[in-house]
Parts: sequence; C-alpha cells; structure tokens
Amino acid sequence: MSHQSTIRFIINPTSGPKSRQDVAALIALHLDKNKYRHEIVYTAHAGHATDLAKEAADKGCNIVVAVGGDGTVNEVARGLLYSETALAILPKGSGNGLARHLLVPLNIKGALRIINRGYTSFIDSGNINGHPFFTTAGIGFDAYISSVFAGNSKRGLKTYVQLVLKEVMKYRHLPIKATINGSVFDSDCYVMAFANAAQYGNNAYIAPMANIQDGMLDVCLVRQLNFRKALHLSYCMLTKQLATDSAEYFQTNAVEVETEQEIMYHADGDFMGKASRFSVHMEPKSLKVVVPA
Ligand SMILES: Nc1ncnc2c1ncn2[C@@H]1O[C@H](COP(=O)(O)OP(=O)(O)OP(=O)(O)O)[C@@H](O)[C@H]1O
Repeated sequence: MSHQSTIRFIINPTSGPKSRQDVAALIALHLDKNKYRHEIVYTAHAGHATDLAKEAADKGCNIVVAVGGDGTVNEVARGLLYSETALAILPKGSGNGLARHLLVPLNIKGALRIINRGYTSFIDSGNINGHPFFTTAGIGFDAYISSVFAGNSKRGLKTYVQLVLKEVMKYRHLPIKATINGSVFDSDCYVMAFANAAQYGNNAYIAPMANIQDGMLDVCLVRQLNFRKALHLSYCMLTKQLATDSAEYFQTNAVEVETEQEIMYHADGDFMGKASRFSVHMEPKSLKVVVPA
C-alpha cells in the first residue's frame, strides 16, 4: 500500500506574472515525490477553484494548494472549510495577505519547502453576510477601492497605491449603527475593517494585534479621515502600529451594522456588492492549513 499523501495544486492562470509552465515545472522539480502523489489542475473561470477544492476534499485528498493571490486562496479555502483537507499556498498574487500572515515564503521554491515539511494547524475564518473570508473583510473605503480595482485592467501594488491616493480625499464617510459586544452606537464610517489576519496584504497592517487562531475578530473603525489622519493611518499601517489617533479598535466574535443607504463591502479584497445590513462573525478553527513549523 502507498504511504504517499495526495496533493492537488489549483492554479489560477490569470493571477500573478508567472506563466503556468513555470509553476508546473517548479512543482515537478521541488515537490517531495516520496511523500506526495500530486496532480495539477487549472481554473477555467472565477469561482471554479471552490468546486475543484471541494471535489478534492470529498475524495479525501490530504492537501489542496491555492496557486494565486488572495482571491484564489479565498476560493480554495471556502471549498475546504470544516474538512480534514489542509489548505497550502503557493503565493502568486500582488498582496498575498494570508501567505504573509502565516509566514509562508513568497517564492515558489520556499513555499514548496513548507509543503514538503507538511506541518499543519487550524485557523479561524470570518464570514460577512454569508461570504467566508480569511484575511479581512470591510465596508466603506476599502470596499470602494476593491470595486474600482476589480474594473481596472492593470493590477499590482503600484496601480493599487495610485488608486488609493487618487480616491482617498474624494470618498465621504457615511452614518452607520453598529452593535459590538452588546453595545449599540451610532457613528460615522469611512472604513470599518473586520480582520482575521493582521494585514490586507503587502504588509499593510490594518489590525496589527490580530491573531488568526484566537476565535476573535479585530475590528478597526475609521470614523472620518482628513489628509493629516490619512498620512498617520498609512504610516501606522506600514510600520505595524495601532493608529489610535485616527482609528478605534475592538475585539469581538460578531458585529452587526446597519446603514441608511447601501454601502459597499468586500471579502479578502474581492468586491461583494452593496448592502445596508451587515452580519459579520467568526468561525473558530474552521480551516486546516499547512504552515511553517
Ligand atoms: N481562469 C480564470 N479566469 C478568470 N478569472 C479567474 C480564473 N480563475 C480565477 N479567477 C478569478 O481571479 C480573481 C483574482 O485572482 P487572485 O486574487 O488570485 O489574483 P490577483 O488578482 O493577480 O492577485 P491579487 O489579488 O493579489 O492582486 C479571483 O478572485 C478569481 O475569481
């Protein structure tokens, strides 16, 4: 009988700059063949990775690897929730928030070394209006940026930063009613970010204290933003500090938000649409992941 573990690589051919040939060749070269029997499949359309991951989990596959950015990681991970199949990541996006949070190397060879060791652990996931997320979700400006970014043909960090700089002073806060830890309050909302992982990606830390295994959601509320506060917030995010001058932080396992007019929301950087009621909660230790020891 074979003692090999089974592993399926799901490659999003549209994410990141590398060609599909490169990744498949690197997998063939660096994966431990004594330990793993592997197969490689490619996504054909948005959403396909979830079906491919579910199918692998149903067949009892030991590990499913998301090869792409946080959008691909989200689609694969949601197909593996509450299963015995572990998610691994070969980071190929521009932000790589979950890979960075889990300290997975950002190069394919290094990430394959972590898979070859095969050490696993369980992490929490979040859920916003029925959509699972693994790094962050949010309402307000960050969701607005994800909506503009989605329609932009150019990707990458430079495009993202240019977009934020162009839009940050134009976007206006909106009134919300939030329920957190039993207290109900009215507030302005420029951004309300719900963090499972500490960062959005690219080492931009929206919730520096977030622990992905504590069963808690770290909420960062920015009520209003002017130029000085925007600079301070950006500086704190990039230096992994709490921006107590411009933001408030809460820890909770669930948040309810109501808004007078519909407002945009995102899950793991993917634009989800608009809503006027938001229900956000944690699902503790719901995903098995391959992590550095
Ligand atoms: N074959 C495909 N064709 C078109 N879109 C796809 C395909 N496979 C997956 N997608 C979509 O591509 C989206 C973006 O993928 P992903 O986030 O992994 O890459 P990226 O945009 O290059 O990275 P980043 O988000 O870090 O910039 C995913 O949300 C997914 O829905």
